[in-house]
Amino acid sequence: MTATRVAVLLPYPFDRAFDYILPDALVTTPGTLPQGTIVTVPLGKRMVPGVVWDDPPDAAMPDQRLKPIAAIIDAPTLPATLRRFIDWVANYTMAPRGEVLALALKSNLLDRPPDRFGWAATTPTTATSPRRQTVLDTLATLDRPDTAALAAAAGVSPAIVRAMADAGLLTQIRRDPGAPRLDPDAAPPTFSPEQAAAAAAIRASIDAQVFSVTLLEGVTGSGKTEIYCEAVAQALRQGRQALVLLPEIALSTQFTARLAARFGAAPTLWHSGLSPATRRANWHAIANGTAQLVLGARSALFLPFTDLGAIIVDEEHEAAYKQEDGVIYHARDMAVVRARLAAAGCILASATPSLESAINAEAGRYRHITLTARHGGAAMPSIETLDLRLAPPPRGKFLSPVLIEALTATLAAGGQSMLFLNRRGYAPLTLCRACGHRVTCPNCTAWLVEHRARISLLCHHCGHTERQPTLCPSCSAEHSFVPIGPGVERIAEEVAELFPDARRIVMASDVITTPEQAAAATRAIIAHDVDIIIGTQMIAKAWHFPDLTLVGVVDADLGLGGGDLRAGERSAQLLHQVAGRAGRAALPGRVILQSFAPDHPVMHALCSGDLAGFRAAEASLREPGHWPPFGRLAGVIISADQAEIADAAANALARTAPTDDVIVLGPAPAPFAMLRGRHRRRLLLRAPRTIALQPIIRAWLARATLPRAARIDIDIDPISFL
Ligand SMILES: Nc1ncnc2c1ncn2[C@@H]1O[C@H](COP(=O)(O)OP(=O)(O)OP(=O)(O)O)[C@@H](O)[C@H]1O
Ligand SMILES: [Zn+2]
Repeated sequence: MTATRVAVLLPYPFDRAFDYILPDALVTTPGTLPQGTIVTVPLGKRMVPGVVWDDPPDAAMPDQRLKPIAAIIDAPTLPATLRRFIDWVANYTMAPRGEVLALALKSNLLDRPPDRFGWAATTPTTATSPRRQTVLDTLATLDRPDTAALAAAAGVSPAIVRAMADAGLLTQIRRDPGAPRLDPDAAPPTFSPEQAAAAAAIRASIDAQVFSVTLLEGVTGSGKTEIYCEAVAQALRQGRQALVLLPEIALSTQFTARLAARFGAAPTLWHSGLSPATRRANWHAIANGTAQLVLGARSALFLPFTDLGAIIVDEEHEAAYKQEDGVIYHARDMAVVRARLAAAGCILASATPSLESAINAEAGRYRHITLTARHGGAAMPSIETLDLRLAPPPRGKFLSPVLIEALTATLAAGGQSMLFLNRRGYAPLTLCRACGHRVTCPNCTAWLVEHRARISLLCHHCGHTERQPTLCPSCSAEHSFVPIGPGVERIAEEVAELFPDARRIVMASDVITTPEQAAAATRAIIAHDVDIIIGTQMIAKAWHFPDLTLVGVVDADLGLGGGDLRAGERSAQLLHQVAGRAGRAALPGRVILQSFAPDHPVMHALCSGDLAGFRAAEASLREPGHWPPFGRLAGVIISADQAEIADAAANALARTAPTDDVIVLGPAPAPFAMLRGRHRRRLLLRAPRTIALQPIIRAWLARATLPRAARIDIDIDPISFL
């Protein structure tokens, strides 16, 4: 008799699944183990987790060379839709499949959450074998035991318990009372006619139970959240699960509260800030289908949903959806793929859709729903540029007299104001007054940023920190360093000098680091315990602060520099979102953009509100040269500890670069020529939309001989060019 082989994919950077022998003793029916089963297998001298995969076994490998599976882990199987998704993401991003599996399977998830789930008998309870009858009799004397406890008490192997569950004799129930079920009709809002039409269209897209993508485009404050909740409700009515993705976990507390109010119970959370025990419990609840609605960050795409009916990507234009380390993927694009594989509806929501999604909607590939009015008759804010050349701030200050006057008036009227500057810390650059020496990071191509609160200089890329030098290392002048330019801390200082009695809060990712801190800040703002909010992009999106009427953008030109293909688009999106925080309730909003370039097309688009026109202009710039979204782009990043090795490898690759159908740019120093101590070079490949770059890159890299010390990272659809 031949041994049964199973292919097992391991959560490590291997692309292929390895074959193992399935010992008969592990299973009730010899020779069968369902795909998706999580197992423990030997790898070298270690025992590691793995997942039974769908690959055919490797016929060339003799049985004697294979090792046996060590154990079957008592955990849910990974569903086929998730396995296909992992294969797809790996193939598209060119990451090894095991590395993608690692996003779905962290080993600390695999212990069963203690005390939360246990077995109960189903009715009628008729067993088909004496052993099974023993299990049922034993179960009658126990209170919802877990698998190990039940098997031990009945004197059978855990496999029997699992087989009985497969046969429908046992069912898993919560040991604690558990979260209440969500009610799709707990508290539906009363819709305006425009909203009602959008809601009906959204419900229909989910009701069909087939794959579709809908772009939900609505002005800020138009009720997009309320509308996409209808998609969630429809999935719940069908007994399917729903996933809402947010670009930033700081928002999760506010959205948890909103979703809980709408559905009568809180959603299940998924983000990096959860405790290991909560993560484990939530993962199991998602895998066994008791979690109906998940609110999460991009990694939630890799959860083992049993039946996903709706995926919502809120603020779909956000660059934060791009994962830039490890497996490099764009969560918005992968959400569409996940929905296709699950036959689910995908909703992309934004007030400022990405050019990618807008073009897809225009071409009819996506459905398009628009909301043109703010809820409750609130007017759109008035937006004006303030020409800093005509009304400059005092020397060494950053708020112009016009903005100061507006702040004074808002304070006097009892209103709330927000000052936006997309820069953390006190000053972005520290310079020696005597010789002009700049303090740079030893590991990165970057200036150190002064953080006055921490009395230190900090690298925003690698975290390197050092004290401000008292002697200039270049000219030895004493106490000669001066801060150049503002960060939010410096603006907060200026506000404190101007308005000593105003209550201030600074919101930036290094000050507000947890969802709880964000929630506390939000509560204080909504309770109007704060007069002036000073913040980075953290305050730009999705917040709903009813009393906020004035928004001042300290440096509207900040995002326009640099060679980034999407600099204009992104700047317009960000500033429009910031502006959208103003005047969302009864009182009208006013937005002031401080700029040295008030004639720039981005400023015109913002002031006129004609974002569609701006998008059309962007599209006409990108289309002729096949730039995204009209063509495909991939970055090949070569890095090494030594600059010479990085250069040699980059030049060697460039010499053998593909030519047909593809334009290769570079090698050039990568966005950060040196990052965390590694020297980086980049080649950029561009091709028309009809050409897939992955096979071309695969063949090219297979041909190349590169120094061992060089490392290659591939970034398909790169979005970071700075
Ligand atoms: N039909 C409605 N009935 C009651 N309240 C509503 C309704 N529609 C919207 N709202 C409320 O109006 C406010 C703005 O709505 P919401 O936050 O959904 O807008 P949005 O389009 O997502 O905004 P943004 O793009 O700025 O994040 C919220 O407080 C929301 O609860
Ligand atoms: Zn650094």
